[in-house]
Amino acid sequence: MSPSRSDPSILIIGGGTWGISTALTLSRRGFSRITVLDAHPFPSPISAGNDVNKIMEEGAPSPENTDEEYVWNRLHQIASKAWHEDPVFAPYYHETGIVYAACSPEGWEHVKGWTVGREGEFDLLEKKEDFRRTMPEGVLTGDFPSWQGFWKKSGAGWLFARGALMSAYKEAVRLGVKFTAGSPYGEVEALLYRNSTDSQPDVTGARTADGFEHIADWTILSAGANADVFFDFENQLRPTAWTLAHTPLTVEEYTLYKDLPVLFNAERGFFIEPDAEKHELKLCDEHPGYLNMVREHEGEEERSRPFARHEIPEESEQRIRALLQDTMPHLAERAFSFARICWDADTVDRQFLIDRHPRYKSLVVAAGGSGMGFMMMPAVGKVVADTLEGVLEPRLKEGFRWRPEQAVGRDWQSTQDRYGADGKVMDFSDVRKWTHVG
Ligand SMILES: Cc1cc2nc3c(=O)[nH]c(=O)nc-3n(C[C@H](O)[C@H](O)[C@H](O)COP(=O)(O)OP(=O)(O)OC[C@H]3O[C@@H](n4cnc5c(N)ncnc54)[C@H](O)[C@@H]3O)c2cc1C
Repeated sequence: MSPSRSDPSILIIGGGTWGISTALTLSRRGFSRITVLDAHPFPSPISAGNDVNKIMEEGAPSPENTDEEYVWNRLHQIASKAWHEDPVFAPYYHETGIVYAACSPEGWEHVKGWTVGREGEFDLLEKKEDFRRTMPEGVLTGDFPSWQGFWKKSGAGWLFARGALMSAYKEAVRLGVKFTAGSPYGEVEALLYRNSTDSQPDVTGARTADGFEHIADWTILSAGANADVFFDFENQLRPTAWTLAHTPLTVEEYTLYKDLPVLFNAERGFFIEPDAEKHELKLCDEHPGYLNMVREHEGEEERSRPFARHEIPEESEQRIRALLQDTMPHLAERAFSFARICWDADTVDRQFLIDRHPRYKSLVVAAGGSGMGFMMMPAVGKVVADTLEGVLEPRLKEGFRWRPEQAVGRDWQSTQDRYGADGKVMDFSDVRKWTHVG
């Protein structure tokens, strides 16, 4: 924080997973002039974190870690502590364990890589009986054709995502954070710049769709996959969508399905136990993602642009049903009660992008969840607050730095170490049929 300003005004653009955690952390540190703008009422229907559940994996750095491993493991360590101990977050972590799996030799090599150096934490699963034993009898009735896997019984599980968002929101409001949510008052259309010749260019706030100019000492841009829409990230972000659907369970099924480990196949998809409110089982097919490449202005390069839709491509529905056929064929034909596409932003190295902008000194960017940003929610709040205060530990600062050099000539079609579907990044413009849900 600038020494002359003990309590600067802070504008947070996007009150989703990272924005809300940042608001909470800063308010806990005593900052009292925080405003969050969001285009939608809380919790935003387009927030990637507004979901029944998300996978959680614990971790901690070790002395042998490379810098890259250190950054990731240190983040895990900070987040794990919060999910266990912080009263705002702890009630939402269910440490039920996780089953990792793959079907092809290539996929299996990939999954085995996750166990290197900590083989003792995993039980090998080779036959369908091994997989079936990971859950109560009657849940996994499938044949698991060509599946191989590992079962990690502790230090992983799932998070009640929407519950954690609401909890952080309520605490932030209690501590005095102001929210302006919904269009037009909370919907940011543009950042505001100071460009006079006698001073350094800088960001001074944001303009919302009602024309209001929100001026602040600091601006934090945490608008998820949409951050790239109104600020030039120099190709560091690729808005990418994944797909999810819910299938309803009976009360008896719900009782049987309680406290299940997460089942994640890196090529087929995953599911987590049903949610307590609606008794629905969330299902995701695994794939390198969908883009929506559009050319917004003549002569410009095409960019992927997020849009909202409460349906999924029919091909995605088929993949989800194939996952069910392998694992729980008794559910494979059941109609879905909900479906949506869900956007996140991929960086080139899939490491988060959290830094003060090199040119606009009052702008902090916090984006690039890269499909793994929910479990790190409490840690990201701390990292963003440390970045704003200029006290972030050096190895994390280096890992999360503004790094456009990585994105020069970026291959938008890169799978970025993801498997599933046909092993290719897909585009919504090629989708001919969408599911009809409900
Ligand atoms: C299908 C799917 C499954 C996932 N599973 C997992 C998982 O199991 N575990 C895990 O750790 N991570 C998972 N992730 C990743 C995780 O959800 C994201 O990395 C994380 O939620 C990103 O947080 P965010 O704050 O950057 O974005 P968001 O949570 O999307 O927040 C962005 C916010 O910006 C707001 N906004 C957008 N435009 C504007 C505007 N113009 N003005 C004002 N506000 C605006 C939105 O309304 C939203 O509230 C998954 C992601 C997807 C898509």
